[in-house]
Amino acid sequence: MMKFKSPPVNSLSLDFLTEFSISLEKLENDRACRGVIITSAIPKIFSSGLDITEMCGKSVEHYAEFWRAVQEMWLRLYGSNMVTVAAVNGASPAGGCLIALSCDYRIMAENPKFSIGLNEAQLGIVAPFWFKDTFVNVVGQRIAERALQLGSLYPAPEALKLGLVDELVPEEKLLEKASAVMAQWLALPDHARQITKSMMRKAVLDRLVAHREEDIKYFINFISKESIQKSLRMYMEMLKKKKS
Ligand SMILES: CCCCC/C=C\C/C=C\C/C=C/C(=O)SCCNC(=O)CCNC(=O)[C@H](O)C(C)(C)COP(=O)(O)OP(=O)(O)OC[C@H]1O[C@@H](n2cnc3c(N)ncnc32)[C@H](O)[C@@H]1OP(=O)(O)O
Repeated sequence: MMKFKSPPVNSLSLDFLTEFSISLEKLENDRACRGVIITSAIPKIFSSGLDITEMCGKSVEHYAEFWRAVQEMWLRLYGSNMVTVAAVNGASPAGGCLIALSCDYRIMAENPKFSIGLNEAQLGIVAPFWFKDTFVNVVGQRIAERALQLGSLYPAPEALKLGLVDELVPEEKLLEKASAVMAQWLALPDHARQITKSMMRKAVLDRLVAHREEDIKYFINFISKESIQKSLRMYMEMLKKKKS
């Protein structure tokens, strides 16, 4: 089990992403480890998504390093040979949602206050093509088109209806259920499951691998625009004001 613990809200900073990728690599190379449950140690928060401060007012070199780390994390998780189960025990916007979507199975706590989705459009930014591809592979084109254009965050019951998560359980039963699902998936021979998983995900993974440098350039160009920087600053101010 991997438990995110980066207070206050498990934002995906460069350090967090690097550590996450290294942990995934270690587990992947450990022949005794056939599956991983991903959850959070922070109450009410699975992950608040990419750390916005990493995308504000930094150098081009920093943006490149950060984006490479985001790509690396996704390539490792989406392309993992292990069985991956997300036990979503709190809010899961944007990059948090991407992590859940990249797993093989998603179980969410049945709390309508917890929401999940790719809300980038609400921040004035655009979900990259591989976030979009991952989303489409889970919910299909029509639901993805609407959800991404509106930047919708769905409360747990709605997320279940759309197929964004596979099931809801009472929060106290989340890890028990995740373990049961893991046992069910691990009961199959690894090689058949792994080849099937790879077949289903290969095209989407290959697309990023083939365009990785181009994608970094797009990101830098996009995020460096003054209009985008302004949107992100306003969004951060809004988050801070919400408290007072
Ligand atoms: C065409 C070419 C396209 C190329 C691609 C280009 C660009 C795309 C780039 C990126 C894609 C982006 C992906 C993302 O993941 S962006 C992040 C989106 N995340 C969010 O919108 C979530 C924002 N946060 C919240 O909604 C809430 O914080 C919460 C998670 C619901 C928790 O609420 P709670 O009330 O419990 O906490 P606070 O809101 O008080 O937050 C505490 C503290 O944390 C700070 N914070 C929250 N989220 C983030 C974040 N994502 N990054 C950095 N910091 C965050 C918040 O400001 C508070 O700080 P404070 O100092 O006030 O304590």
